[in-house]
Amino acid sequence: MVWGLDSDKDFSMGEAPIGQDLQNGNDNDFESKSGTFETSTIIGEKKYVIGGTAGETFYVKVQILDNNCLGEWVNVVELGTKPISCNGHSAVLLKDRILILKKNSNPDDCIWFLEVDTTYVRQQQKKNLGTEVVAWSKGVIGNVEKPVVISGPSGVGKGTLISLLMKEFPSMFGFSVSHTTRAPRGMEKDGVHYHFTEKNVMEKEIKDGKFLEFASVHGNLYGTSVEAVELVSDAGKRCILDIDVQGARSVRASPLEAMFIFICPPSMDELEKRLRDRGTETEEQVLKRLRNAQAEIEQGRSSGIFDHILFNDNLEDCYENLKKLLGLDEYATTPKSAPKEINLPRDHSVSKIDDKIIINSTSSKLEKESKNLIMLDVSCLKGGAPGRTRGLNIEAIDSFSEGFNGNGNGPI
Ligand SMILES: Nc1nc2c(ncn2[C@@H]2O[C@H](COP(=O)(O)OP(=O)(O)O)[C@@H](O)[C@H]2O)c(=O)[nH]1
Ligand SMILES: Nc1ncnc2c1ncn2[C@@H]1O[C@H](COP(=O)(O)OP(=O)(O)O)[C@@H](O)[C@H]1O
Repeated sequence: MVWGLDSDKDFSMGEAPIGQDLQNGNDNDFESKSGTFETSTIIGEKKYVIGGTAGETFYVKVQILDNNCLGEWVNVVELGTKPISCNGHSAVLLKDRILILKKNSNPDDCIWFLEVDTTYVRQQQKKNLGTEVVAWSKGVIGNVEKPVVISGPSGVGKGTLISLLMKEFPSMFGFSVSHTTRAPRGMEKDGVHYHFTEKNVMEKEIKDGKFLEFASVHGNLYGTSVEAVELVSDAGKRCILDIDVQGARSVRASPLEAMFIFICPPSMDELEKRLRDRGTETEEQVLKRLRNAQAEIEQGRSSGIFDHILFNDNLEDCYENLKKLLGLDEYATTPKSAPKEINLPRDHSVSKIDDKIIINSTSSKLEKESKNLIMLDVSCLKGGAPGRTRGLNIEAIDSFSEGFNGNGNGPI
């Protein structure tokens, strides 16, 4: 059933039956509160008020009124990367998040999710007792291939294999540039091999929630920022992460779906030979890495974190096996479907039918005369805060042939 817009009704005390709340799309075309551009969405005993203006400035702020606390405004911790201000938005309640469609904004910046009850929010809520945690995630049309996490003991050949992959398939793969507090080696370039970072800077950014994972490895801090992965995916490339077993465990527990591959050496003697022949570590660092290697190999083979184990004995054989895992053998055909170029109308009203959001232009006469509505399908969402939310599908639908009338109400 398609529900019309009724944000002018006040469910401030949660009077409406939950079923009706779940179907309502709010729209701030009706100035829902004291002449400001805000939307309010009721979920159970809480009212989520989003947006607002200060003078001529529009901003995206989240306030939560909790009827369990005698109708008090509660402290809110907003995680993830929040949208920059916008002059108006629509809000649609989904199962565990609120879809925010910004108005009058660029096509690649208008779909956002405010997560209120996802696994990630619940995990973070445990660390922020006494406050209400929400998390922002930018919506991205279409899908990207799962990132690939490659782990293995120092000296096993991770970097060598990844370099071969990036050299043979430069348009298909992108490398997630980690942050580290260790010093650059030899020819390593800042921003290419690593973001070489001061410890206090990295610790602050970790506290600010900018990292997907981080770990202390061989006495230095290493970490993968959310943006390091998402920038590669935004470029339409498959992201490769070279991280240790601790990091792989964290990514496995995060919303980011990935393929996990562990690289094993043929023997500890061969591993030591490679590490020494590489000549990049001091004797003390070599011994520390070799001491850690045994435990890493044990973890790699028995922790259940990794989908695949590859033995890097003969480099060419191992590389061929890696390509087979990635579907790159000579028979592979990987059709690339470019995401559809359909822009949301600059001003719109919304309604919801199950997992389909119907977006109807309410702006210029020209757009109004367009007989197309936009349908945003949110039934196959992937990822989420602290990174992007992908898997959205968008279609232009002929409103007349679909039996929709002009104000967003459709077939009952
Ligand atoms: N958890 C985590 N580990 C990382 C990251 N970047 C690199 N590492 C791991 O840190 C370890 C040391 O990396 P590095 O100093 O480049 O030495 P290498 O393994 O001998 O090339 C390796 O096991 C890497 O996989 C990261 O962002 N997060
Ligand atoms: N299959 C292999 N056989 C022999 N040497 C190898 C093999 N794979 C990698 N190497 C060499 O071993 C050293 C360590 O490889 P590297 O890619 O730096 O390992 P990691 O990135 O896992 O620390 C490099 O000098 C590399 O040329």
